Amino acid sequence: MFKSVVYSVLAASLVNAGTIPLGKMADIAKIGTQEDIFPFLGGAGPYFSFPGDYGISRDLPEGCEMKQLQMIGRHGERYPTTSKAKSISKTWYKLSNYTRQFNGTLSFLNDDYEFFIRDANDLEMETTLDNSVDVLNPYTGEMNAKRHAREFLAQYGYMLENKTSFPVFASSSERVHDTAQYFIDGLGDQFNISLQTVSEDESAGANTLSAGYACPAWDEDANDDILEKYDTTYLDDIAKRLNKENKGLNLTSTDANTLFAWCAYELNARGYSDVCDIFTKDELVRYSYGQDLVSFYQDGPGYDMIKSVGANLFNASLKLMKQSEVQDNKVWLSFTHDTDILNYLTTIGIVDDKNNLTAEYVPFMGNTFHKSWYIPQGARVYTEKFQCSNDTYVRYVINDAVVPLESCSTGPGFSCEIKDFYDYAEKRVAGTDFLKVCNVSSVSNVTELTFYWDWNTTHYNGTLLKQ
Ligand SMILES: Cc1ncc(C[n+]2csc(CCOP(=O)(O)OP(=O)(O)O)c2C)c(N)n1
Repeated sequence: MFKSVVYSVLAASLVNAGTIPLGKMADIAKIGTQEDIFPFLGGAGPYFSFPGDYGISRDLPEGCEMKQLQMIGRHGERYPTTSKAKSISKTWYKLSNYTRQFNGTLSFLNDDYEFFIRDANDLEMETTLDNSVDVLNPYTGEMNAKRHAREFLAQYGYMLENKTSFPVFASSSERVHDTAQYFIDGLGDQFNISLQTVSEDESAGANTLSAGYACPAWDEDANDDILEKYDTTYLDDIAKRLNKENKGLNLTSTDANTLFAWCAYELNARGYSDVCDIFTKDELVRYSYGQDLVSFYQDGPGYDMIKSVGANLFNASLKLMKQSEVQDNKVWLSFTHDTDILNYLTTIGIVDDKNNLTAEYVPFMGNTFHKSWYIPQGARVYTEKFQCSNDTYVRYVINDAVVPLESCSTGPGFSCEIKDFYDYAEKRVAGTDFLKVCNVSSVSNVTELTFYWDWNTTHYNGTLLKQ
């Protein structure tokens, strides 16, 4: 199985590059051996299916008919952002200027290590077969989106049988747009798809897939008093260990923190990373929980304004759902950023908002919020609306797993009966006010999300941004 993946990646890159790519044999042995750590990288590393799968079948329950399908996806595996690349390069600069032999887990640097960021033009962008450091990289954003498209066809292809022309929506970040295009390419040329690029500039206001960018009132530091309580001595320990093994090396705890991001993005770009082997399993758990905390208190249930931010998209989702009988289009596919998806899941209430995460220690009992489980690279959240006899139901599928709503799951396949769902949803959005809470009017006078309804006449063609 693994060999065939490797060979098909190799064959494809031969076709694309037009030259014979040269890989080292050692790479074949390393690729595929680090998948256990993907869940500990805060969603920066390659895609993996939701580990909290309850075992509920993804199949449409017996005797039911799918009425509408919505999908909100994150772009796929990518290179670091410009700002993250700056910190990684700083740490690389220290390591590359070290003149002695490396010892311990840094020994791999003695063997002609090639830094994984080779071209500044790759920053912020998807990893692809062409721009991968190793020709055998199985974790490119490009292939992830294409594979997702094939899986989508296998699971829901019947929804498109009589409807080969439809729109796909992407926010105007270049990596998001590129992911949508790879997904479209993966569907194959029997479809006539119109890619709608919806501006994520703040001036788009409410008419956006990325409400976060139209939310000037959002404050990254709002919950810093909680976040700074998290014990980060594990980072000092990593730096001390590496400095002790390598006399004269002056890595700091900031470098140690950066190495986790290095590990994640190198996996996306190369297919494996020797940097990932620097950490003990306990350190990975501590880092991972640190990422969960930041995410929970900046873009999840721990920040009271987030329910309002996510309501912009959730209200649109509800409106589409209520129109399923009259809408010609039955499948709504959209791509955006991780934070936007988490905002949306927070409003839905499918991530736990009863237990605020503690920064005092790493909790285990009852802790279900793991950032990487919800929003890894290539994350995908499906909303299924289906009818069984005379009743209609809704359920969510997150990263390949059916995830029931805690208080509404008595329908077939642990779905929520539609009237109960609408009551539930009404309570979730009660009191939310995206425009007011975010102070949208200070950056835009657009007060409504309309692209799902006016795409055919407006044709969205937002300028692509590297953000
Ligand atoms: C509610 C909210 N408003 C504004 C921001 C600011 N902000 C930081 S990153 C980002 C977009 C996502 O970027 P990135 O973390 O690079 O995610 P990716 O593209 O990898 O999914 C936004 C809108 C935010 N995180 N949350």
